[in-house]
Amino acid sequence: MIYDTLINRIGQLLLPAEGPLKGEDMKQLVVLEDAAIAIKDGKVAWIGQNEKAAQMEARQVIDAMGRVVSPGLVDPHTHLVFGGSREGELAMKQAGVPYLEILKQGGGILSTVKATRATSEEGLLEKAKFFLNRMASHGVTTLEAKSGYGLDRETELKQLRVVSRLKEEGALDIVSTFLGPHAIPPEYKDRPDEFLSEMIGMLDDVVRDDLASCGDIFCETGVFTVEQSRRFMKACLELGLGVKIHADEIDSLGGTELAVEMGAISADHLVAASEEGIQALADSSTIAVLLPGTTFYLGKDEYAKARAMIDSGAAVSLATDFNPGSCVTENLQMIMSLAGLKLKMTPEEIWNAVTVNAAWAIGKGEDAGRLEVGKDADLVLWDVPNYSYIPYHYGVNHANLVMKRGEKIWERGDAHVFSVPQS
Ligand SMILES: N=CN[C@@H](CCC(=O)O)C(=O)O
Ligand SMILES: [Zn+2]
Repeated sequence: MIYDTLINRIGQLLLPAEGPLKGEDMKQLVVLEDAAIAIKDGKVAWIGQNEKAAQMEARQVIDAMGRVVSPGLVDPHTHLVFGGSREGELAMKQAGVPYLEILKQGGGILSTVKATRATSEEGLLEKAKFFLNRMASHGVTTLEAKSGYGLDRETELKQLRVVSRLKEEGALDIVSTFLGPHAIPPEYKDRPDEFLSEMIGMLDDVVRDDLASCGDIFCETGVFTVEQSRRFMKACLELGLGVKIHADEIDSLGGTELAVEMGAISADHLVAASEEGIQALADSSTIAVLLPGTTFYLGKDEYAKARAMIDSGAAVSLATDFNPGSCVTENLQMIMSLAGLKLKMTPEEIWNAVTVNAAWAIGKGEDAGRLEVGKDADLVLWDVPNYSYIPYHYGVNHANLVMKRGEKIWERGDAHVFSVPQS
């Protein structure tokens, strides 16, 4: 057989196990040293020791020169599509005005809502493509994208259509989530239940036009209560949508417990999750999506209790939460560093959290986040000597080459100039 691509002389080939990986299992990361991988028709066709690859024929041979190869990263929580930006809020943040107070004053999410309503579908599409390209350049090959900056039928649908168009273009795999109940818009101030009814009323259209596979809600003080969140999630489930929830980000309201009760695919944020909530997660199939970049960016000292979650048996994943207000980065590698430093996760747990578990957190566990013969050849060649190096050396882009279904979608221009740092 003549392969399309052979990547040889791989120092470490990361092969996360079948997931979702819970608790102790998150510590296991299969690493094949001195490895090679062959690709045919966009799929992984062979994985093995480098010496066995010597006789193999391929149209293109990539010499990894001892570098690390991993599955393409999966970012399971992003707010990819939005208008405007919020750098103007920095002074308020510096003055210590809390996130929920900025929202209460009509800023924060609501300022992005204004900008998103005012931006055309084409404008949103172009902007999202720019961010998407930057995500890919940092090693992401699959992601989730939420709506939630429309808070009215027209703009929510506009956001969802943008995601559909990005999906059709097919550069990256995107899972679309409807986050209509992300905040209460000014026109429904003090009438959250009526607004929620309006968003629930949109679900038929979302499902009919296949615009999203999950529904999501921001369950938080001053936004939606646990009871309102339950009502929304039930409506989603009745129509066959999966459910996710922004839960216990700032106050411990019981959103984590609700996620488990509703069989949510993921519960996200969880900084203030209670002990009971953490135990419930551990006993469930709901994946915890932790967003340490948000805690960092909001200037908080208390991070989600990843150790308690993993040690009690939960499945944990990591995401950027890329959005214009509470975490403005497309760089999932930076989040891997924060997970090491602030969440006290081990390198093995971190890699499992941004690959196999992240894929399960968006319903893509069968397709993404792993390298296995027959699966899509979504992979990253990293300019690092070992896999622990990425969480360690923070704030830069370590990707050398990113492949989606066997095609190069991003390559570092100066790759030939520098040699790999040796540890
Ligand atoms: N917390 C709620 N929603 C987003 C932030 C959105 C924004 O501030 O624009 C989040 O997940 O962090
Ligand atoms: Zn979010």
